Amino acid sequence: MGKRPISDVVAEDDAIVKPEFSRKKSKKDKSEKSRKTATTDATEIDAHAHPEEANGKSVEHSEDDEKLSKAERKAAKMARKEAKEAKKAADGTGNAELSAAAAEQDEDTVKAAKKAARKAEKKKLKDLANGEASESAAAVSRVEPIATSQEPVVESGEYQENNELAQLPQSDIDAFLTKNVMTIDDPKPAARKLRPITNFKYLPIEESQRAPFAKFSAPTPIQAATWPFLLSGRDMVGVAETGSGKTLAFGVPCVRFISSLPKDKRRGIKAVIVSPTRELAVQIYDQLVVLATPAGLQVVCVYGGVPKDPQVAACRKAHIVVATPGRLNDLIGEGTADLSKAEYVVLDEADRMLDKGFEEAIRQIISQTPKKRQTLMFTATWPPSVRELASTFMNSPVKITIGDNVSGELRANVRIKQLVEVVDPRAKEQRLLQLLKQYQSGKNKDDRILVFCLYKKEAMRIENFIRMKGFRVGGIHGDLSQEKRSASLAAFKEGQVPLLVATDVAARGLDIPAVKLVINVTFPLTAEDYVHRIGRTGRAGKEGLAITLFTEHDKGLSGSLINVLKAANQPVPDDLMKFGTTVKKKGHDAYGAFYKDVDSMKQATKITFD
Ligand SMILES: Nc1ncnc2c1ncn2[C@@H]1O[C@H](COP(=O)(O)OP(=O)(O)OP(=O)(O)O)[C@@H](O)[C@H]1O
Repeated sequence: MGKRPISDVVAEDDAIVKPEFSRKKSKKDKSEKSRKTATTDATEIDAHAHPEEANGKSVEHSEDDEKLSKAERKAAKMARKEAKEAKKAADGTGNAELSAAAAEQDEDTVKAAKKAARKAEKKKLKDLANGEASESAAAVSRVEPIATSQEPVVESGEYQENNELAQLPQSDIDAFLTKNVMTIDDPKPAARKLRPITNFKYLPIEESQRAPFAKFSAPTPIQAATWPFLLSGRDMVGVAETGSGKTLAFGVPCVRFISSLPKDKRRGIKAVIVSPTRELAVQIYDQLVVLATPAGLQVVCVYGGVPKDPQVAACRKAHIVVATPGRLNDLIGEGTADLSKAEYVVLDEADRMLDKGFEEAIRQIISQTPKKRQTLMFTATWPPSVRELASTFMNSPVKITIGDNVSGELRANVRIKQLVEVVDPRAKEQRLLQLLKQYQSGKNKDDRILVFCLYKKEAMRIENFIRMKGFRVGGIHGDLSQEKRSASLAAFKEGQVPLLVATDVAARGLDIPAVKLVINVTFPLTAEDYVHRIGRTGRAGKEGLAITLFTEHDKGLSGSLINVLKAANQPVPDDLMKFGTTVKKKGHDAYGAFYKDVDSMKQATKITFD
């Protein structure tokens, strides 16, 4: 199998490794092969339906199984298998290379992972011995809308619920929950239900810190639902559509946590927020500064491609560090960033951060933080391949999902109109030109359009092509200096240059005002990346449009794309159906892969903003 050098592949920040792959422009078989490589071990074993076969051996049965129902036995089997695989991964039998690297660089983390896996296995076996269903079965029963009980709400941990919120009629709370389809999966439910913080005035913060919310009418659903739990100190997985305000969801409790500490305990880095790209780190930093400054807290942004010294100096005074993993580990290694007091840890775009390329760097960062910490993971996409790994970093996390998506299926923002055109690979540039002429002419000539390519060289070529045709265009990808990347993004954000050609370095998190249209010239490596790319439009309750040019080279991803389209009630072209509906799910190296067929029953749910 021919492999491309990493440098040819779309670079995420700080040169974190992406899976190597090859995809020759016109040879469809090679293209297919490369998709497989890129999606890391995408096997066609239905490991969910037949875990024993996927394992290559029978799963052992304990005597306790006799007491369980068939469904419970199945769940128990899955749980044991998961625990075994987690242990195997931590032991290094699942992935020697990963483990060797981990052992060399981060012995403590490996030990901690082993301990966590042993603990998880013991707990599951104990549950079984008690005649209870396994964790996976229990999870189903735990999933419930929040705060539907009639009981008055009380504080949990340090969080004291606002009196006015506590006095609201239950019917108001129920109406909010129903409208926004919130789901909570809490492995250790509080004695009383926590009500969502449906109004900024219910936030337990100083008046002087409320100014940042003046421009918003109400918290978004993910903010309302997560804040009570985060203010109570709970670990959290928060899943909500792109552009739904997740930054403030983790940012507000971050500032509240530090500012509520006694002054002598506030010194040093108390919180660390990790992001996959430099531009996203800067954007999170900007939002955190607005929240932290009125509280008298300092924030620093640490990312590669720019001089270290100012960052090192700022780290000495900072309470909150927003960082990309490479540069942060660099500073940790030199002893200039001390995370030993960082008790609030956030992985934004968490599934990406736990992906193969970043996993080791994240382990290193987390191993520097105290054991007693609050760990948060936020994302719009939460594939099964990262969930087990995520749990090794957290302590009984609450999982909050917004939208009718209890199992965490891949969902796009339903306010984005998605059009997919199946085209001949050689016709892509001409079609792109037609689209630009159509959507950026007359009174729309200044409309912002974001064009995504897969490769850095492709992005350069497309940018030049568009410029030659007379459009004002900029570019952003890993081969550009940080200065150029920042300048292109700023010009696009400010509207001086209405067209930006980007690789997936711009796919996640970037909040660019009023992007009218996203065009995918080449489909990304995963359907998750597709959901994030198109999520650059239709933000904060607005409508958006995404047009995707899909070719036979992308057919390995047709099933996943069809699922995303159907779940959002979007049209599925017949030409796309012809490529097949099988979904090859990406598997984590340590935790395997599986596939399932398209679910034609999926329904969309609209999340509304007040
Ligand atoms: N309560 C609110 N009401 C209205 N708009 C809000 C609210 N909170 C945040 N926003 C705005 O919504 C936009 C999107 O927020 P943010 O970037 O945090 O989304 P996100 O969920 O992190 O998106 P992504 O998944 O793409 O990273 C921002 O412009 C932000 O200012």
